[in-house]
Amino acid sequence: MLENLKKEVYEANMLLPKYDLVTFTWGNVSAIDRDKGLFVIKPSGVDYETLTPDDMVVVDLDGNVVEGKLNPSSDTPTHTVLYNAFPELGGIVHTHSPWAVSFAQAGIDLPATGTTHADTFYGPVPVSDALTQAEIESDYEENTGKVIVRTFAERGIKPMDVPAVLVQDHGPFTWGATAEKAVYNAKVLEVAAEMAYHTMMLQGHGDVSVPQYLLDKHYYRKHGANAYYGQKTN
Ligand SMILES: O=C(CO)[C@@H](O)[C@@H](O)COP(=O)(O)O
Repeated sequence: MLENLKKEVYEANMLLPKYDLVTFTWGNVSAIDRDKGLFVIKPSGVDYETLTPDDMVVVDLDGNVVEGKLNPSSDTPTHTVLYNAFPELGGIVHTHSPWAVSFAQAGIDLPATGTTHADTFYGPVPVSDALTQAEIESDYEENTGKVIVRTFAERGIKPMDVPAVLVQDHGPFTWGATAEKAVYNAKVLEVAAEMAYHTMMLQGHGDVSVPQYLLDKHYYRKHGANAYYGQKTN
């Protein structure tokens, strides 16, 4: 079942070590077939060196395993909540990439410090609300998804304008139209977080965000009807 999607999800997972985004097994990628209402996700705790497309697990939008011989990622309930809440999502990534995690642990939104950030994220990447003790002690991974959705709703952020979040005290989730695009966004987030850290240290005071007109220019040269970056594909 969903053999092509399993291959796609396997290949996207293998991009995480390639792009230096994971330590040990601390990350996962999934992608969804919206027509079938099923998504494919990495199994939990399996070394990237031994992973195969056949190890991928198929899950429905209630979070039930439909096919697979291995346990799905421990973060499957978070992915399930995000796919249900944000219908535009085709793929989701979670990592513990250190620069993004540093902002999550500090509880500081990742500011749009320059065009590297603005090319991909239309504004700051938010830190989520912290999970309460009750949320952590009950359905933790499901509540992690809910707190992400709540944060975007409270702050009026559209998920495809800023396809990333920093879960307070935990780390980044990114997403996109496909699994590969979600991995791309995870790498941009990590690079932008490292640059932002150095920018903040060097500048040493006050706001390091670019002005709105530069954010607009760089985001919309790559997104929407008037985008002109790159090559025409047809
Ligand atoms: O957050 C964590 C661990 O703290 C997990 O996301 C990470 O280790 C990946 O787990 P899985 O191997 O996908 O179950």
